[in-house]
Amino acid sequence: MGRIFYVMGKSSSGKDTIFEELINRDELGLKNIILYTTRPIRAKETDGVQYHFVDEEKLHEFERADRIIEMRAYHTVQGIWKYATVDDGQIDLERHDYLAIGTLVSYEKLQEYFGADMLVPIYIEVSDDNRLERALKRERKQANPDYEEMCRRFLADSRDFSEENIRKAQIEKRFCNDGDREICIEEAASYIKHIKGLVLL
Ligand SMILES: Nc1ncnc2c1ncn2[C@@H]1O[C@H](COP(=O)(O)OP(=O)(O)OP(=O)(O)O)[C@@H](O)[C@H]1O
Repeated sequence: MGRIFYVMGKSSSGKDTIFEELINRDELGLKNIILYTTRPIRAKETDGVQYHFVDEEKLHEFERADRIIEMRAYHTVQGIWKYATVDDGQIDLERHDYLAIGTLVSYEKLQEYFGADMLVPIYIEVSDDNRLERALKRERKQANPDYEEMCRRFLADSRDFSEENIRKAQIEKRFCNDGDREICIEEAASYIKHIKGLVLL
């Protein structure tokens, strides 16, 4: 029986970077779950690779068929963009393990849908001090830095991933990314192998 390893963490905790490393490690044998989004496709993106790019009507269709596992909407300067995990047949836990990335709320929705035992949280933790520094460093490199949005996300994620919410979601293990990123990646990779029964920790 396969599992869904679910990467989570506050903004600038390094989850995207760690996700990319883990999904590309063949020895872990993890498949990606492609989300659906109403956000417009960007240059260099391919439909069905980063996301399935769809319109609102397609999401309504999935909704009517009761196939939406979780859906979130983000209010951006370009309008409302929706992202959804859809039970479209791509997730076959009889045959595969998956690596996904998302919020604490989406993690809980997947737990409800597939059963708590099917989900394994990979919670990435970084001190606020380092997190703010990395966020600022990343934002400075943007063509049009948006420091207000950066601060909003920093504070929103501190609330979303409060100790109380982490406890409620029954997340016990934490992967510290304050130091060398490679060490954090190795720890997460060993843990995944251990859960899959490939190695003893
Ligand atoms: N261990 C580390 N040491 C130093 N910098 C790191 C480390 N891990 C990640 N970073 C850097 O921190 C920044 C944030 O990382 P990343 O974009 O992966 O975070 P994220 O959690 O996905 O953030 P967001 O949710 O805001 O997109 C990036 O510039 C990344 O290169």
